[in-house]
Amino acid sequence: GEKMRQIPKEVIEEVERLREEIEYHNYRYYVLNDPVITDEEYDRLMRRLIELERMYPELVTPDSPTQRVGGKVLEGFKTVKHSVPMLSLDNTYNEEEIIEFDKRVKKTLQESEVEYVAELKIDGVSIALRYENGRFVLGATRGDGVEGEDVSENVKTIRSVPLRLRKPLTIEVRGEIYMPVDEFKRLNEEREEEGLPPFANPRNAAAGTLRQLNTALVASRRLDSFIYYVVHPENYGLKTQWEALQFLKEIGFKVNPHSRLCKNIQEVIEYWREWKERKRELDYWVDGVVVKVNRFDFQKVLGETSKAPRWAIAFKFPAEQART
Ligand SMILES: NC(=O)c1cnc(N)c2cc(Br)sc12
Repeated sequence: GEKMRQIPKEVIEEVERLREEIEYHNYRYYVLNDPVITDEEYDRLMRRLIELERMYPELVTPDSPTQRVGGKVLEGFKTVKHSVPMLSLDNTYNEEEIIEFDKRVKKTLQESEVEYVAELKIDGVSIALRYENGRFVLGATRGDGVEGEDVSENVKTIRSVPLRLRKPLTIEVRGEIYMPVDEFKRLNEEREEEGLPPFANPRNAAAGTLRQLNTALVASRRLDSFIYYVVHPENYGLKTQWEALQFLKEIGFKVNPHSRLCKNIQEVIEYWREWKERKRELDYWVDGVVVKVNRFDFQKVLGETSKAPRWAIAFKFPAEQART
């Protein structure tokens, strides 16, 4: 066989340094929305890495930032079993029902006051992301909750999804992949020009994109992410959902900035009223608020049914007339 070519040490070092640097600037730009270099400087770094990986293909790794531009056409998606089922949420539609939820929670816990975390319910596609020693290894759709589709190659093209965490953790997290409204509008204009039917809404556009077998096409569309859930949070010393959200941000995920820690259900209702009106300020669609008991020990006591947790519920916004 071909003799294993010796790769100069300085090349290996330059490739590793470029990767770290590029992923750091990705994090600054797409997660913190606070870049510290210009696009030209970023492109120069990326072009240099692409050039070195072309000269030394054996250096390419699945979590290299060059994998974000796609370029594979997949045969299909493998099925993957979720580590723990991805549950859905029961719904409530008005203040009376959310107060009933609070009463049930307090009764089961035998607690007079229960803290909640209120989080915007993103109208997108649920996703599970797995990392081994800090490196991205799997992106899976929810599917039927027990099994989903391995859409890793497509997820890699989503700039706000880190390919390497800021800590070398082996962890699974969950969240939502969504299409920003202005990207949704641009894409539908493009489809009209191509004589293709427009997507009905950003959720369908995100779902349709994530199911594409041509990864370059996925990379050409601006999908984004919000991560809001740590699988087995006790393994990372986390005691509450509020801590979990800070932890997710610290290790490199994009976390929705509008979540609120509520000391009781009244504050949840105030949050819901506020965002029922303010949601049009957002550049993504939301269809309600997810209300979660904050303490993980209380979540454990409350448990879950086969379909949904008893410690969380969706507090939906009133359905509007069909949105334009
Ligand atoms: N913040 C959250 O927990 C959240 C946000 N957006 C969503 N579409 C969902 C769905 C489930 Br299930 S949880 C959740």
